[in-house]
Amino acid sequence: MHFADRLNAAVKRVGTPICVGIDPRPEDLPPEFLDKFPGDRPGVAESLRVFGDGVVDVVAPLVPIVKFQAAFYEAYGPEGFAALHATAQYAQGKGLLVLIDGKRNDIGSTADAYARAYLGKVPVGESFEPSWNADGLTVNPYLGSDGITPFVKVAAREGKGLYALVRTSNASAGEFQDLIADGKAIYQHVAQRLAQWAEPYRGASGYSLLGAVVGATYPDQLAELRATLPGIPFLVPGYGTQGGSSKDVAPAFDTDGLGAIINNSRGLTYAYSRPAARAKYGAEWQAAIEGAVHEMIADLAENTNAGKLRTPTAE
Ligand SMILES: O=C(O)c1cc(=O)[nH]c(=O)n1[C@@H]1O[C@H](COP(=O)(O)O)[C@@H](O)[C@H]1O
Repeated sequence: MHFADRLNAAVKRVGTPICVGIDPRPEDLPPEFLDKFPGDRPGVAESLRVFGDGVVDVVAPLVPIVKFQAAFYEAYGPEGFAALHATAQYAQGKGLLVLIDGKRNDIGSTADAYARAYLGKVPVGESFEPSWNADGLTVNPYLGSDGITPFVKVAAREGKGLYALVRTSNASAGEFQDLIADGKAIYQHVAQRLAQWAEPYRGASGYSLLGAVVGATYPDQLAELRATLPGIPFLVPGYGTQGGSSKDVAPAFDTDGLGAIINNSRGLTYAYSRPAARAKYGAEWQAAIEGAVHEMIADLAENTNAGKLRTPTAE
């Protein structure tokens, strides 16, 4: 089934477009969490796996999709990568769509290898087997068409999705992305090209398998890009810790509350570190995460078209 159709169905089923970002940092794990694991690199990697699984347990009934930031797992070497794979599979087993945030790209043949690694199948003896088997991957389009086409081809074949960086959420985003060339900002050129790449790959919902990453921290550009990119699903990071609000992300949605998923990583998974949550939930870190997800659901429902998503039925 087409990625955008699977995503839209999942968003409607749970009634919210939240993407929970799982970006585990050992220093931010709940108090005494790390003490239960051996004090070496494999031990820390195992703590990331157990923490990630614990987050998944809480959020699986509430949200459609999770995004794993590969960097925090890669930091712990082969064991860290194995932890990422294990938690990603665990999440899929719980019915969540899994996005790997790796921002991959390279020359065509290498891009094809990345695409097969994360979204497709790799040759094993006489046959082909899935490797990472993620549902979606973030990619960097700034190498041009031949760096993106291999990802799109593999994603189309496998029913997977892609989100390409268009307007990022970070402070220096404008350093290159806002430079004017041929009368337009670079990010606008990227958006225009992305629309061409995406056009042949629309699902029944009208949305393409190729989406755009647009930061919540630049609401004017977000609104502009929504208007110029109909049918392109957005991944919107920057809500919460980076300062983006529900009002800032409101322009990302279509009139049905579809067309965008709003990522929140630290604001949800480290909710227990906030004094108010500590006072309310004590050492119950999973309850604090659950409370934060419910707050975000309510905030988006009140201030954006996500409020129009149907109320989820009791499972
Ligand atoms: O591709 C991304 O997800 C991404 C793009 C971008 O422009 N800004 C951005 O913050 N991200 C990622 O989104 C997550 C944001 O995390 P929080 O700021 O903790 O919610 C991190 O995993 C970032 O790497």
